[in-house]
Amino acid sequence: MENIFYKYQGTGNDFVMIDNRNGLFPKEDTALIAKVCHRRFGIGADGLILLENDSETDFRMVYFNADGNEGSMCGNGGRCIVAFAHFLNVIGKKTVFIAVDGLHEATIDNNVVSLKMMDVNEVKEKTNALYMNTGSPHHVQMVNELKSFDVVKEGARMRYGIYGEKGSNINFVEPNASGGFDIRTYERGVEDETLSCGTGVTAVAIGMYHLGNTKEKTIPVNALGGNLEVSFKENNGLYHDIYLKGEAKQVFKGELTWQN
Ligand SMILES: N[C@@H](CCC[C@H](N)C(=O)O)C(=O)O
Repeated sequence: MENIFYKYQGTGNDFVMIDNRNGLFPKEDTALIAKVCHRRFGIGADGLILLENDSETDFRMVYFNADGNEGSMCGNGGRCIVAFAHFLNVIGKKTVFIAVDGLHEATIDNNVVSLKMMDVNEVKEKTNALYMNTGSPHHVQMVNELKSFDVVKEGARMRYGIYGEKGSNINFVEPNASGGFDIRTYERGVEDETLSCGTGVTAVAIGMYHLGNTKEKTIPVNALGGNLEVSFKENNGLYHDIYLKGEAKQVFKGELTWQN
């Protein structure tokens, strides 16, 4: 069958997922991808992800933000595509795949995906904030009263204001009563707050350790759409063996009925 799509969500970060092993999806059609992701004129999603063949790994992940442009690494999308590859029988319970930021190892067990993220070699200290690349660029800033914080207004202002045209994803974080951290993220390319951002959650866990706000190297981070866990090792400010773990679920299947 042609034009079949699946919808996945990982802690509320939602993606249209397409098996593009036949290479037929028109991935240069930015307007089509944006329309597919549009929440009123399309299916509605934070991004669209293609699963493609790769000669050296189990598959290739190609990720587009909701604006139709190819994005940098998506941690929740990475977890969701592992669940999708498992569903398609492309992989068993373990995989190595390639994404825009390089190789990723992952395991899946009962919808829970643990995804190895790229190493973080530098955490930049800014005024009242940190900045790092966890596969995607992330600004991490602590705030009081995160629940009522205006993430969309402040995130949009800082995304361009501090980081220029290319911008950055903007994360706001507050310690919670369970010893972990609560996070809310303004996502570049979605240009809105999303319910969860995996590379952002990873940046927050590393950032809180870097600042000495926790001594733990396995850190629960709660997003609006669900809870994730980040674990890592650290040597002299270099972070490696970083894993992002949490649920990733298929929520429905459908057929694209328009071309553009
Ligand atoms: N939701 C993603 C982050 C996607 C990348 C980002 N929007 C960008 O291109 O900057 C995640 O789960 O990591």
